[in-house]
Amino acid sequence: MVLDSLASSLRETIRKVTGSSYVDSETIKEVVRDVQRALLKSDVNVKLALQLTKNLETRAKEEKPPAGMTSQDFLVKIIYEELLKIIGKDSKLVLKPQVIMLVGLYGQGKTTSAGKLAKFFNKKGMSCGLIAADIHRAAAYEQLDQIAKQVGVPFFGIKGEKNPVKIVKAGLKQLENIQVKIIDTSGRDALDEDLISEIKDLKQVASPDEVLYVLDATIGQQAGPQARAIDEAVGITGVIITKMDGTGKGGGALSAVSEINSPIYFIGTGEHMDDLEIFNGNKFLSRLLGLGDLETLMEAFKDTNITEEEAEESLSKLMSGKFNLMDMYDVWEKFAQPSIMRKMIDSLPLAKIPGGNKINPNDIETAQNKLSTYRVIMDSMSYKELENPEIINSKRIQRVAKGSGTSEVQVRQLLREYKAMKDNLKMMKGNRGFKKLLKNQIKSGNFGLDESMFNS
Ligand SMILES: Nc1nc2c(ncn2[C@@H]2O[C@H](COP(=O)(O)OP(=O)(O)OP(=O)(O)O)[C@@H](O)[C@H]2O)c(=O)[nH]1
Repeated sequence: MVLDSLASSLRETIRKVTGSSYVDSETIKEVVRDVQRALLKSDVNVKLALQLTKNLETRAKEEKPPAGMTSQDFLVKIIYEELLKIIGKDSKLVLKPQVIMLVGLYGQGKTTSAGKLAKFFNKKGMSCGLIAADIHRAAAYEQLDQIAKQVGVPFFGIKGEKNPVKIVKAGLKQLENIQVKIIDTSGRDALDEDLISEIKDLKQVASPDEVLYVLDATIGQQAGPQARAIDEAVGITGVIITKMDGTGKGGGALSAVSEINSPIYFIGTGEHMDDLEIFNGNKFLSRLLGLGDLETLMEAFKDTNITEEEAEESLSKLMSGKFNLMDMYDVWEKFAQPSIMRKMIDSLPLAKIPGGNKINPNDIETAQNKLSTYRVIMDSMSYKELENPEIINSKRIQRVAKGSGTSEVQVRQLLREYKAMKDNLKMMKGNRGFKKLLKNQIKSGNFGLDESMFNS
């Protein structure tokens, strides 16, 4: 996937920080150097990389961790927050009748993304139509017509017409009863004045609600100035980063997005019409840093006005069994404090507590001890093992037990409980009642524990 090299370098840095016994100026210097190297290696532009690491260094030196947070975790939090700034703020396309104009360089994926967007709106129950205003590339008309048929939406174009303004004017008229009209414009090299003036004219005639810049994730450094040129010409309101399933470094695309300071609405993850994902910066970055989706889930669900849809989307991800030991670690981390545990047990109909509904203090004590042992064990596991527990064989169990000063029995017990939790969630997938219950708990910021937590 794109940004893989950035991900692995940053995970290594985070691992170093969480594994260090204290944070001093040396640690900070090393982290800043690591992050800077990782960003530059993945093609993030120098100015942006230096700005980010300067902020990181200043904050790490001047800010104090909040009560209850270790300096290591606080440093990871600062790294996360500074990276989130270049990933960009979250924003969503509003589901309302609108005109969307797609702009971007040659071959970035505009036409394909036009089809993906049409399918996205269709799935939301909105009528959508495509207008072929790309008069430069041979067969662009046929390609968009083909895509419109594939997605099942109306298409408008004028074969052989060389004036895109005429096409757009007629197209908007023809599709006036369609809620969402998407205009696919010609690919362009931003520094080409004629083409810039063409999209200015198109914007004039279409007065689009959204001008989306379509950008190939594998594009290099030249992306920044070109994105800026288009933004200055027509004002970009959002970005679609395509080909995130590719193998490029990805830093050039991130630099371009940061340069025009526009939100990323979607990412393209393949050539098919379904390969379009709503972009969520927190989730994207958490996954990139291997902090697990669950971490994002908990962050996101603290905000109670999470829509049904988002809860549903995250829930099915969770119940598809795609969460790993890291996610489980996050859950346990989050709920390890007795106060939170007490609150959750009192409010959670889900946890079948041994001995009926009441819970006595030493049960919490037991759970507490178990969690701290598990934390120690997991801290001795490699990222790869946390991410794919399935690779943990007896040799690794031996090493982890030894490294964590625990026994192989305890390591095996942890792996058994992880598997049970994963199977439970997967097994309950079809159970609507459980799903509804869990979704409500997630939305209210609680997350179901199972009884194994409370067995000694
Ligand atoms: N792997 C992958 N391929 C993509 C994605 N989006 C688009 N493509 C492919 O990229 C190529 C170019 O896509 P187009 O949609 O034709 O690009 P365009 O921006 O319309 O090109 P111009 O009209 O020349 O400006 C096609 O082969 C697409 O299938 C994506 O998210 N992932």
